[in-house]
Amino acid sequence: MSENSFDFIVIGGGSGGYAAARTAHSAGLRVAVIDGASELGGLCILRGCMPSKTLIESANRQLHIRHAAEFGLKATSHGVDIRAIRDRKRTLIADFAGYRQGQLEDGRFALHRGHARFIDAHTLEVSPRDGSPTYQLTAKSFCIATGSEVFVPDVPGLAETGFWTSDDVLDTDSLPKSIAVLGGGAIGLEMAHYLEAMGCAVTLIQRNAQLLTGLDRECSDVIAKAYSERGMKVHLGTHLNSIVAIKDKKLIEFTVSGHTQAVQVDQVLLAMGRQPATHGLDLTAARVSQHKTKVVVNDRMQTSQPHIFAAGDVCSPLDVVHIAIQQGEIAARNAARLIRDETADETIDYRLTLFGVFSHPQVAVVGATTEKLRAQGIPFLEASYPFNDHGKSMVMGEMAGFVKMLANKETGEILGACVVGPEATELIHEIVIAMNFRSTVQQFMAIPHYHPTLSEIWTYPAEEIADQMAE
Ligand SMILES: Cc1cc2nc3c(=O)[nH]c(=O)nc-3n(C[C@H](O)[C@H](O)[C@H](O)COP(=O)(O)OP(=O)(O)OC[C@H]3O[C@@H](n4cnc5c(N)ncnc54)[C@H](O)[C@@H]3O)c2cc1C
Ligand SMILES: NC(=O)c1ccc[n+]([C@@H]2O[C@H](COP(=O)([O-])OP(=O)(O)OC[C@H]3O[C@@H](n4cnc5c(N)ncnc54)[C@H](O)[C@@H]3O)[C@@H](O)[C@H]2O)c1
Repeated sequence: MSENSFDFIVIGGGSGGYAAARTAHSAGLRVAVIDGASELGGLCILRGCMPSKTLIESANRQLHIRHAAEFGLKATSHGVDIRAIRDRKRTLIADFAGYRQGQLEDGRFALHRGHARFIDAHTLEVSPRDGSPTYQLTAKSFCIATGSEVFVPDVPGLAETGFWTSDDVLDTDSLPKSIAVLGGGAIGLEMAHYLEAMGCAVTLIQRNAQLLTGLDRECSDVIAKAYSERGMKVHLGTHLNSIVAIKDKKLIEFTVSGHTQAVQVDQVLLAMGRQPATHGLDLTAARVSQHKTKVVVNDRMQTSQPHIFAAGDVCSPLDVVHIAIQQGEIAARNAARLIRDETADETIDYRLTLFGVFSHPQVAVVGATTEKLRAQGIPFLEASYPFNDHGKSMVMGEMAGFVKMLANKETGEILGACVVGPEATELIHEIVIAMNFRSTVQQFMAIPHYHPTLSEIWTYPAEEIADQMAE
């Protein structure tokens, strides 16, 4: 094998790509990773999960200070130091990114720092970052893991007036006095939480009739109420008409139920989704099919070219890290099977798909939702329990929200759950484990739960479903 030819080339060294590369190396393949970014680490480490959660920790502490009197404590916030928050984030992220860079450079893979594009289904052209001449690499198999980029919709005036994305919030050392958050998905809600806690006047404008499109409506209702109570203006079911600059302000005009409204703000945060990053890859040269910009894959992570796999945001039904990693690992193992002339038959199972939002209160879901089970015609029972009637959450003063469990009506097997409330993104894992072992509500109830904990709240819906089954 020449030095420019490999068993497996991964394009993109983020969460999905790194998982694919290390798995392929462990399977004995000769692997190359190509990444075109100025900084190695991928979205999660550099501009996604980790930096946003660092900022959100500051927001959470600010809310604790606000509510100190409720706990008999005399604490007052004397303001916020956005530069210090940003610097703390930079220090942590440099550490995480350095670790990932070390993993990519530890000699297991040939690392190519440049932009890749397909010449044909077995050949890539690499344009090195340092401006040196392009060169070609060939491989028996590939994994496209190029991630995603901010989606900029065609709203009149948006491009002309300018806007912030999550990247700007993460790296700014000063915040505007007022901001309109466009989009009520995970990014919109997490950023709104941070920005409001830091003192910005937040207006949230969401197109859908609920926040977090696709989740149960009750989850949206809890967040919308909590955010409104914090003084945020939450507009649902909107249509954005236009954005115009008026001196150094931005005037956003939108329609809700046929009524036109307007809000004037200092800044706009665009959080209306992300789209797969495929431009410049020349997927048509490799005859890899796309649906709009998304790379189409089967459940073995194969594209329309069986030896070209994909993983992560570029192809995923849900842009989250644990899925990107799982997809990358499956892609690599299937590629190794193909190279050994075996069948690439490992499939991905989205049954335990998790989704968590670090808003306040937090939201987390696993498995099926009420809507999905109804649509699939699966007979099910469901039960909820509110945090305002649960001892530990009352003690914590965190009473907004509820837990909900869904189970098969005949067998009692837990099919899904959601939490809106304190530590939701931690609490959900108990149900993931139960679902992994296909636990029934009856088996779940037999598991001891320490008292008083947030976790024991799960026993109430489990018991209620068991009672419903016994009727
Ligand atoms: C603000 C924010 C917060 C988030 N928070 C969470 C969270 O809390 N939990 C969670 O699970 N998910 C979160 N996500 C989503 C998560 O970050 C992504 O799902 C995940 O990082 C995607 O990984 P990936 O490997 O698909 O892509 P990436 O990590 O983006 O990696 C793609 C890599 O490909 C490279 N590349 C692209 N094109 C080329 C090319 N042609 N040639 C060479 N290299 C190329 C890029 O330089 C990049 O390094 C968040 C996202 C954002 C934006
Ligand atoms: N905690 C997490 O796991 C986490 C955090 C942040 C981001 N992410 C991932 O990043 C991706 C991008 O997040 P996102 O929140 O930008 O996208 P998203 O697609 O989740 O949400 C975008 C929201 O914007 C709304 N919207 C779209 N067009 C609009 C318009 N014209 N006017 C008003 N609202 C409009 C949509 O109704 C939708 O609810 C998501 O897929 C998510 O999985 C995950």
